[in-house]
Amino acid sequence: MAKQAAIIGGGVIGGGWAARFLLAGWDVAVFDPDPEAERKLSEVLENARASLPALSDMTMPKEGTLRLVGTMSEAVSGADWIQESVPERLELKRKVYQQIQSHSRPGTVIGSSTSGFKPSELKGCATRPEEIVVTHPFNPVYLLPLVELVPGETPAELIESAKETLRAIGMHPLHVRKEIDAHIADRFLEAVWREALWLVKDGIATTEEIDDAIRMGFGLRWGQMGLFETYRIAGGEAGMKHFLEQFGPCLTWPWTKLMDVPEYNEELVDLIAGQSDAQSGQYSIRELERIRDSNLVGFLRVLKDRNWGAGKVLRDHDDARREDAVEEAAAEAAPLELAHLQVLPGWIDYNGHMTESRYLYACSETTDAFMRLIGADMAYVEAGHSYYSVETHMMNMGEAKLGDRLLGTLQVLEADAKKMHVFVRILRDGEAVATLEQILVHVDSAAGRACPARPEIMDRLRPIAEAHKALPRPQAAGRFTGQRREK
Ligand SMILES: NC(=O)C1=CN([C@@H]2O[C@H](COP(=O)(O)OP(=O)(O)OC[C@H]3O[C@@H](n4cnc5c(N)ncnc54)[C@H](O)[C@@H]3O)[C@@H](O)[C@H]2O)C=CC1
Ligand SMILES: C[N+](C)(C)CC(=O)CC(=O)[O-]
Repeated sequence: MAKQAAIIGGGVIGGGWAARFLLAGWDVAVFDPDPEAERKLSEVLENARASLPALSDMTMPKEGTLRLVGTMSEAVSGADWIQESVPERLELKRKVYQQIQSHSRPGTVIGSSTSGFKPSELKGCATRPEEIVVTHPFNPVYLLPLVELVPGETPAELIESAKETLRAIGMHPLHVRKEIDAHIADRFLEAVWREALWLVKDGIATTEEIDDAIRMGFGLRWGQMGLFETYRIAGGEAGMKHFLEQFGPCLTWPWTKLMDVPEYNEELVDLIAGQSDAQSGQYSIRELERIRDSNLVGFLRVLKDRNWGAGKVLRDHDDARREDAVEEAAAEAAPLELAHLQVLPGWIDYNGHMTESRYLYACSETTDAFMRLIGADMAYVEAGHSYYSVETHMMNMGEAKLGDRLLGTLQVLEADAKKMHVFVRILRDGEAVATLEQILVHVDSAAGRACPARPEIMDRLRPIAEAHKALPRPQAAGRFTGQRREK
């Protein structure tokens, strides 16, 4: 039976959590008194469905079911994880925990999304304070892996089980060992935010100039190496020591105003909101979310290819899910949904649609994802084995256009220890824009000749190939070039 998550407060962050759990296969109950909650949740979920699967090279788990419930007790009774994401007001959060704990199963973790409160503040007069931990995520929760885990009076086993749950839904729990206002990451965000408010208030820079200062430069560095690793390199060959010697003293120069906060008043709000409207008002918030999400997917995919930073979290998650994904794939006779792509500007040719090589690329991404699913991944390749394609027949049936979202599915036609015969469909809204029939041979790459796949690969490939025998053979399989097309 699927695990159950209760989400209390289904706004920006609660909606993101709901999507994260649902797409990881959990059943989710959301309690939120907002009459608009259902619409808002469905919009967040739509964004998540369009982006998160693109980070996975395994088949995704079967999506859980979503229930919007009318009472707190319906949401939390029977829940295996409770995530509180109500507005950042201490009294409200404390009241909510009392309500939760009068209906929840003892021993269930109650994660709070709070950006700044400490567990010792949150517990108030909770009946079971040890269950309350901070699990502070980052927006969009369904794409960014970081979650700051700040335990309160929580026993070690409950902390470990909380970490296990967070990893199972694809997140990276950062254990904050000592509680502190605003945890670790929000302290940085607040510091940068304060400096930015000063720069706008003092008329030094606009919101757009500040965003450019981040996104054209150090923001890109931070996203892949963080602060210390980046500055270690900036110290040249002498590394961090030289960097500190050179730039340490400047901390006492007037390079920062961090201890000083600009007065929060209507004038400041109007100044910043006005500049932000001028900068980005041509987009709706939903449009901005989609732009943000597809940029993040692009970054994260690159980091995943390099097995670096947040990309390593994605790889580890795939590895941890491999056996379940193979089992799920073998349990159902259906083509495997393996690659999620979006047609990018550089993929468009002089005919105004996706260029020929990108159709093949989309198919290769699908077969590569299948290889990773059965364990023929980079480690396997580095150990001297791989699959090489020896015959390929591709058909083009539709014109993929800029921005189209494509899904690559794969059906195994035949497989034995030395070769696989597969059929790939590239779908847009369920209709094939291209198909590919391919034979791949298992090789000993050093010797440069075919050889049987290792037993652990066959243990995964065989049950999937067996399940796919029940699928109808695609009409296009076995076609010769130029053969008349059936209507
Ligand atoms: N927005 C952000 O960037 C981030 C926010 N957070 C934290 O997440 C929490 C929620 O923030 P947002 O989602 O941004 O706020 P939000 O205003 O978008 O959502 C809060 C939701 O809680 C609902 N709510 C109010 N009272 C409730 C109750 N008694 N029971 C159930 N639901 C109730 C509201 O109807 C609303 O839908 C806060 O603690 C915030 O600090 C954490 C990370 C990032
Ligand atoms: C501004 N904020 C404090 C609500 C930010 C966060 O809590 C994390 C984020 O997603 O930036």
